[in-house]
Amino acid sequence: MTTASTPTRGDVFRYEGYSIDPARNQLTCTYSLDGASYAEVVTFPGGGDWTQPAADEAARWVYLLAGVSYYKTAAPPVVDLGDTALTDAERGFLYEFYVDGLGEFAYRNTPRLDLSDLKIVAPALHRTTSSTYTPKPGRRPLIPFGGGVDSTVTVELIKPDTDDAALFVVTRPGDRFEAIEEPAKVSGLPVVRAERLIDDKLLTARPGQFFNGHVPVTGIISAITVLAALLGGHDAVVMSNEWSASVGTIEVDGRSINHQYSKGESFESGFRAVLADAIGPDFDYFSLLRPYTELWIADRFARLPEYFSTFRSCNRSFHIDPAKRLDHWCGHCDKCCFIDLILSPFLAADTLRAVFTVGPEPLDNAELLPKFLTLLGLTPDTKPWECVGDINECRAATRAAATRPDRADSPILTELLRRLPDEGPLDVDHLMRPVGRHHIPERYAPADLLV
Ligand SMILES: CC(=O)N[C@H]1[C@@H](OP(=O)(O)OP(=O)(O)OC[C@H]2O[C@@H](n3ccc(=O)[nH]c3=O)[C@H](O)[C@@H]2O)O[C@H](CO)[C@@H](O)[C@@H]1O[C@H](C)C(=O)N[C@@H](C)C(=O)N[C@@H](CCC(=O)O)C(=O)O
Ligand SMILES: Nc1ncnc2c1ncn2[C@@H]1O[C@H](COP(=O)(O)OP(=O)(O)OP(=O)(O)O)[C@@H](O)[C@H]1O
Repeated sequence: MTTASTPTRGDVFRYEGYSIDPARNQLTCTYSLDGASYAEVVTFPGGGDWTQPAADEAARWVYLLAGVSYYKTAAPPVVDLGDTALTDAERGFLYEFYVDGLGEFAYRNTPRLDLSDLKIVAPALHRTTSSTYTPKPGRRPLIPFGGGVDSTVTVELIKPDTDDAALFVVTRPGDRFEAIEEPAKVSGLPVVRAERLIDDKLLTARPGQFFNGHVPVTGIISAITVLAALLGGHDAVVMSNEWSASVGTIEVDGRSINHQYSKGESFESGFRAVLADAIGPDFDYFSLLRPYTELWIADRFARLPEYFSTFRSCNRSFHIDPAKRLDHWCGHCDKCCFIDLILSPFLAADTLRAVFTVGPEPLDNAELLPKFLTLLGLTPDTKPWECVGDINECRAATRAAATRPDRADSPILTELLRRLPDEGPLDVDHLMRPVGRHHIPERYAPADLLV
């Protein structure tokens, strides 16, 4: 039965338009859904050349991808782009962004939603030339920085081989995530910023007023970063999305549903293709960590002690509302458990314990055994809906950590080892080499990819 607090599906989500105000360095994107209107405003305080046609192309991609947040309020079967025309490839990419990017949202909604018959209505675009973008000379990457293990490793890997690298951080206007700012300072790199104002109607909705759920936020951040990069003359946006981000969370009716869809390879290659078509070949969007496992990344991170007291991967530090935000690792979510486990083969136990400043380290907290069992695929539960590695990575980390003398008396590791099947998971050595395909251009390739 439908009640006042149960949202229902709408009819049509409309892209109403986007406008650029160069004087304010501001992009405004407007949408509507069955009469309700929404606006998202993104400001680029660093400014740049808004007159170049490539900036307009990038703004168009922010407009196209940021729509998912508002679409999901009532998830109608039709997305109408008005007079915004799309090439066939762009239409295919946008469809995938909606259907796969909102896959978790649709699957976890009660009742479950099926978005697969989504219709994208838009005039056809037959592009004959791209708005060729020419970066300033040199290797000048813009690196989105989330303050966690992944982007820290990217920064330290790439820094020595660049001419003028910068971090990129998205926040609400005037706001700062302490969990990003502190490790950003340690990097010593300058920070380029964008201020993203999500429509307040989303953030102040009554419970049950809208559908709600996960959005492919990395895709939206990626598009915002590309626009900032073009404004600043950068030659590349370098993401920190690892190999296992492409591994789905659950398979339903032969379709993979991935919490990390827009951190995956499919999004990366699709976005690269539409960008190359729109702005030409002299700009790159790629993930430096794409061919690497979480173990490889953890091993690299363990060699960066200067970040140990400031890095933060726990997502409780990243709520938009500062009142909901934690100023420390929560110590009990799936992400805290995963990061603790994956670093445990490589960091001294006392060093890792010191990261969790409030409450015990997850591996010392017996109540968290069920979460570790799920990470290792030893319960019927699906992989958590979080940014965590795959089962083999977690099993290999467990085996490796358990051999450390300073973890010898860990009840959780002992119990995990006892329950692990004898055969099966790859050992650490196999996971310490590059695996899988990547799009890293030669000028940015780490040494082990060039041999
Ligand atoms: C911090 C967090 O985990 N947030 C998720 C949480 O939302 P909550 O209400 O607790 O906090 P807020 O993030 O402040 O969101 C407030 C509302 O705004 C909506 N919203 C936010 C950003 C956006 O771009 N569009 C939006 O519509 C949001 O839905 C809230 O209603 O639960 C929500 C519902 O499941 C999640 O949507 C929130 O996730 C954030 C978008 C977020 O930033 N999450 C990242 C930590 C995250 O999940 N990263 C993934 C990236 C995967 C990908 O494909 O991009 C990862 O690292 O694996
Ligand atoms: N507020 C933000 N501004 C800019 N980029 C961000 C922001 N939040 C996340 N990112 C980027 O999005 C991508 C995915 O984020 P993710 O949380 O996986 O990375 P991380 O914080 O580096 O590592 P960890 O997995 O340890 O949290 C990374 O490239 C990250 O740098």
